[in-house]
Amino acid sequence: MSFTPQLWHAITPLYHSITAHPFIAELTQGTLPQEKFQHYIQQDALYLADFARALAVMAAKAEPTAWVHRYLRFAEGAIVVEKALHGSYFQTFGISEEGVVKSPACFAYTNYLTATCWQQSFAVGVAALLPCFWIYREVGNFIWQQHQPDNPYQAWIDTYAGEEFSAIVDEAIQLTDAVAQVASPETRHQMQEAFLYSSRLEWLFWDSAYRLEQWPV
Ligand SMILES: Cc1ncc(C[n+]2csc(CCO)c2C)c(N)n1
Repeated sequence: MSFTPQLWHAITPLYHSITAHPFIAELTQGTLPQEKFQHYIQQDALYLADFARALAVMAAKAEPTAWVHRYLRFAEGAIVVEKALHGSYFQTFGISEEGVVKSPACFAYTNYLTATCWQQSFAVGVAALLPCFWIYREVGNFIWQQHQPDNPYQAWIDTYAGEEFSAIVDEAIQLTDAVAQVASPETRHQMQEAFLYSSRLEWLFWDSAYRLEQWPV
């Protein structure tokens, strides 16, 4: 069995916790309160800025050059595609970025990715970044299959359920398998750990938006 199916197998219960989460259930129905979606979008804008930088760090570390190009394209995709989506949502829902600081969950996730991509090996960074791609595709498809008419969040759903995004996710998965194939057992273990931590943080990110999470102190 190649490596990435094992990764997905390990997070299957966690993935089901995500699809069963009220944030995703209500997003699917189009009944998610606007303030919760606003919280999510504001935090995601902050997340994406750091995520793009983490991808750029990976581009700098990548070998061979073809992989430098891939990570640069991922980074560019994170900036261009996501900014466009956020741009439209910021307008549609009258959201402002002013005075917004990272929530505890966003802070934890962005710092985890930044530290991992800078400090750990390329292979471990690859695994830490993979849930951001893979979980979003699966969640996007999951929601899309239960299509509800007049969902105010349809543009968000379409972005992650589209074929274009799916092709990017396939690239990220294939690259992870290629890296794992030549990695030591110790590195593969670290990759599994990193994939699991990021997956937990994906759950936490949605949960924090649902709770309108703020710093308690
Ligand atoms: C918390 C959080 N995690 C993952 C994504 C998904 N995502 C963001 S950028 C990118 C790659 C290129 O578009 C992907 C898959 C998100 N938006 N927010």
